[in-house]
Amino acid sequence: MDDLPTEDLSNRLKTAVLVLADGSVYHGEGIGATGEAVGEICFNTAMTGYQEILTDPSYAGQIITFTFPHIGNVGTNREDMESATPAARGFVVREPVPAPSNWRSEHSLEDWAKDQGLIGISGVDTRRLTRHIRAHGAPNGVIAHDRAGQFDLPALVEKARTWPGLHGMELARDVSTSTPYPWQETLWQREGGYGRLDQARAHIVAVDFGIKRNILRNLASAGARVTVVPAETSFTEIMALAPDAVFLSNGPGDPAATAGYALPMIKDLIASGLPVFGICLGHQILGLALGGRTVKMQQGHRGANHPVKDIESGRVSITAMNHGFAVAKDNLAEQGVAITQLSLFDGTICALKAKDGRIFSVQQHPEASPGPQDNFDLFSRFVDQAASASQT
Ligand SMILES: NC(=O)CC[C@H](N)C(=O)O
Repeated sequence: MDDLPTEDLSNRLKTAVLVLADGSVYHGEGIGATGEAVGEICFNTAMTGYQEILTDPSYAGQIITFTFPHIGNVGTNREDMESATPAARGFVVREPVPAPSNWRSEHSLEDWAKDQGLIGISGVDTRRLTRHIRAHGAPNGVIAHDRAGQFDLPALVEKARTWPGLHGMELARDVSTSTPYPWQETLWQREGGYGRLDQARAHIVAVDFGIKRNILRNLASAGARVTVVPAETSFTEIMALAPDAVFLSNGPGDPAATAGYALPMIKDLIASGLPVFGICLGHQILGLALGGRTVKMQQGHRGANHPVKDIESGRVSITAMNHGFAVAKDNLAEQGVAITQLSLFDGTICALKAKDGRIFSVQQHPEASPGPQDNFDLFSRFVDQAASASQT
């Protein structure tokens, strides 16, 4: 482990452990459901929006370490769910969960997590854990929560060691919808909450690899009627719905694994002449379909303040991110694909464009939830394209 001083947390209850595959053990206090959860330990630096993060389906297979210490302070509610159930396998926090204080709160994080079958651990030196991830990459690990504090540590280490890891793992099918459904809910507003689209100017088919609801709300607020379809929908089935444009969603796992079945559909879409927009996993699979390659990152990008530079305009926007894979730079130019945005943190690819902008994608999450709304305009740009495609 890193050579850092650790705080004495021994006065806390020891009802949970976080065990990493390298054998290191963090003791703490259990939150929510009891039992064991195995996954990749990543970290997210956002200071708000823990409920949206925990319910973002892209986190399937992962245990989230929150670097912000006060997690649970605004409670939870029914409105801030990004999917029907949390996809993350568990979460790690520094401070004990406090009593919620917010006018929108309905349940404490503790009660909500119990209800959702989600396991958490508090009292962990999250700064130390984060530095470990930064230095050595995201490890596999197990959280165990037992009210009697009985843990078989060697068995937990073994469980972490034998978990295959996210590299090569297909998870989109697990979190995707099983049947198509329509979406018309628009963005939340202080007065009136969520709204409803009444006059659509385009029809978009959204392929659900683990879609966040705020993406759908942004599309609806920009004037699109949306039909959400399962991850394994074929090109022919999509075309039977007569879309004006097709959206490829965010989602969990290794994009190369999901590309295993989604590539033929996306290649046909590219050839079809329809506008196509991809976010995060959708961006990565689009990159693969355009002839690129994806790689696993050392620590990934997860937070709400990631600066991204648009190469053409020079404009810098602050973005929400959540990804552990990225499109590699090597061979895109030969395929006629332009890199349009770069991360100002590490220079990785943040956006792609092909076919004169008819096909475009971003690595960040322009829908925020949580995070800055600097890139909300991407949704109206896409719906504009869809609307003009529908008139021709
Ligand atoms: N948010 C996402 O769509 C994540 C994409 C992919 N699973 C990654 O970790 O890079």
